[in-house]
Amino acid sequence: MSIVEERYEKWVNHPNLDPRYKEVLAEMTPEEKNDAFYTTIEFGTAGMRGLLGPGTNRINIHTIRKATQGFAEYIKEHGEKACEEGIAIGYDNRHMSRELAFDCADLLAKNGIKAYVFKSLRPTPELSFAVRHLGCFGGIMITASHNPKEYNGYKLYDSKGCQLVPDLAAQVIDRVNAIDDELAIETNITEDQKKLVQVIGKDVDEPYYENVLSIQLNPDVEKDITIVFSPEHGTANVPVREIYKRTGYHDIPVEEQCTPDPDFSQTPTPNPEQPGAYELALKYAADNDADIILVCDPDADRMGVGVKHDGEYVVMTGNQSGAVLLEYILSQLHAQGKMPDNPVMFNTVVTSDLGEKVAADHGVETEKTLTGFKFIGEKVAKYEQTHEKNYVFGYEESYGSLIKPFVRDKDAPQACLMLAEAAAYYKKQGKDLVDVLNDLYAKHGTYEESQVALSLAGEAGAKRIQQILSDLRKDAPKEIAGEPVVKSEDYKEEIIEENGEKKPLTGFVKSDVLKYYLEDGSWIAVRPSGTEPKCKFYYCVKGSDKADAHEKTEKFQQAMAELTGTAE
Ligand SMILES: O=P(O)(O)OC[C@H]1O[C@H](O)[C@H](O)[C@@H](O)[C@@H]1O
Repeated sequence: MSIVEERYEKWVNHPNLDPRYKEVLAEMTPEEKNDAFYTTIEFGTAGMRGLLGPGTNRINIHTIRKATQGFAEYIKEHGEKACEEGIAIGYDNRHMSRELAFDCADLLAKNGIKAYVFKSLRPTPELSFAVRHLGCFGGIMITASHNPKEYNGYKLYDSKGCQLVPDLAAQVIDRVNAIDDELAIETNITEDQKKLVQVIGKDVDEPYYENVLSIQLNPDVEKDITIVFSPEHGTANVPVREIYKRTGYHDIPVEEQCTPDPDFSQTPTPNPEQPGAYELALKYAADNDADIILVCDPDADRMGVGVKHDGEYVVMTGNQSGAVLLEYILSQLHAQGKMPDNPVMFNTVVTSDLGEKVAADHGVETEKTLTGFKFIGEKVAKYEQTHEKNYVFGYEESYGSLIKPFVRDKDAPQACLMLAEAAAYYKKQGKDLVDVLNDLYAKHGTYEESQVALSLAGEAGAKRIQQILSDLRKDAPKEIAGEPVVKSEDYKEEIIEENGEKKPLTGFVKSDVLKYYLEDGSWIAVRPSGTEPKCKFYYCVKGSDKADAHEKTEKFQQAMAELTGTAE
C-alpha cells in the first residue's frame, strides 16, 4: 500500500475521525486524496498554513491538535513556570478559526497549561501584544492571514510575542513529529482543567489601543482628510475604527466588508497585494471624494493604500507605502529631536532598495532579514537586550510594517493610524502621498518594484518550484535581457558570487532564495512562497525615469519567464 493509501485508510477507519470529514473523505478523487495525504502539513514563512479539510496535509481539527500537543510537550519541558505563564490564543474570521482556538485552549488545559483565549476575533498584532502584556510563555494565532477563504493556519509565538524563528520552530516540530496518531488526541477536559482556560477581551484591548495611540508623532495635526477604510471582513474592523474615533480621523467604512464573514463574500479577495481588494473601496472613495483608501487583510497585519493624486486614485505597492511611512517617521523624529542614538530600520532581502536610501538619508542604518516578520521581531528582541541599536521602523514589501515594537509582528492598526497622520500632515503642505513618493524618487532614483507569483499547486507544483530554483542554480544566468549579472547571492548554498569570486554569505539562516544584481543597479530575486503554493519572482528595477523603469521591468520579466520556462 502506498503511503497515501495507508494514511487515508487510517483516517477513514479511525474511531475518532471527526464525523464532518467522513463524507468528504469518501468522495475524494485520487488526485485529491494524493494532495491531502502525500505529506504532513509543514511550518513555512508564517507558521502552518493550508487548505481546510481532512488529511495530513490539511488544516483540520486533528492536524491542529497534533501541532498543539507538540507545542504543549515543548512548553511542559520548560517547567511549571512556563505552564503557569501559559499561552495567549487569538483567531480571525475564517471558517473554523474560533472552534480551533477554543479547542487549542482545552488541549493546553488538559496538559496542565494555562490558556488565555480571546472571546471574539482579534488582529494578529493584538495577539502578539497580548503575549507580552499577560507575561505568557507564548501564543497561538489561528489565521491564514491574506490567503483565500479555503485556507486556514496556525501561527506560533514565543514569550516576546515574536513568531517562532526556525531553530525554535524546529524544536516544536520535533515534538509534533513524534506524535504518530493525530486522531487519538482528544480535548475533553474536567471541570478543574476548565479553570485553566481564561477568556480575555477588553482587558487586553484597552492597553493595546493605548499603545497604538502612543505612536502618534503629530497628534494635533489638522485632521482634514477623508479615509475610506475596509477591513475586508476581518479583524481590523473594530480596532481601526475605534482608533480613528479616539483620534478624530474621519473614516468612511466600506460597510459591505465590515461584517466578519468567513467567505469574504463582498470582496473578490481579502489580500491587499491584489487589485480586487480595492474594488469596492475605490467606488466609495470616488463617491465621497476621499483622500486615501486603506484596506487591511483579515488578520490585520497587512495594510494596502490608495491615494487620490491629480484626481485619480493610485494604489501603492507595499514597497511604496513602506517607503512613504519611513520618510514621514524619520523626518518627524529628526524635526522633533526624537531620533534615538544608533537608529536602525529593518526590511527584507526582497524589499526595494528605496527604503535603504531613505533611511541612509536620515542617518539611519538598514538591516536586512529574510522574508518573514519573525526575523525582524527576532532582531528587535536582540537589540532590546544589547542596546546596541534602537528600533525606528520595520517593514516588508508584502504590505506589513511595525511602527513601535510593543508588538513583535506586523501591525496594521498602527500602520493605519500613522498613514492617516502622514496624509493629514502632508496635505497641510499641499502634497498628497504620491507627491511624497515622487519626491523620494527625484532624490534617490526612480524604482519600479514588481512581483510575479506563479501559482503551482499540489505535489507536482511543489516539485516544479524546486525545479525552477535548482535549474537556476545549475545554470546561473550571466545576463538577464542583455543586462550583465554583476553579483549573485544564494541564501541556500550561502554563497555570494561577484567578479567570478565566491564568498560565504553570512548572517541569515539557510533559505531557498536566489538574488541577481544587474549592472544597471536593478536586482531580481526568486523564492518559493512559504505561505501559498507559489513561486515568487521579485523585481527591483532602477530607471532614469518611470517610463524607463517600466520598460526595463517588462523586459526583465519576459527574460526570466523564458529563462525558467514559465512564459505563458
Ligand atoms: O512570500 P511568502 O513566504 O508567502 O510570505 C509573504 C508574507 O507572508 C506573511 O504575511 C508573513 O507574515 C510575512 O512576513 C511575509 O512577508
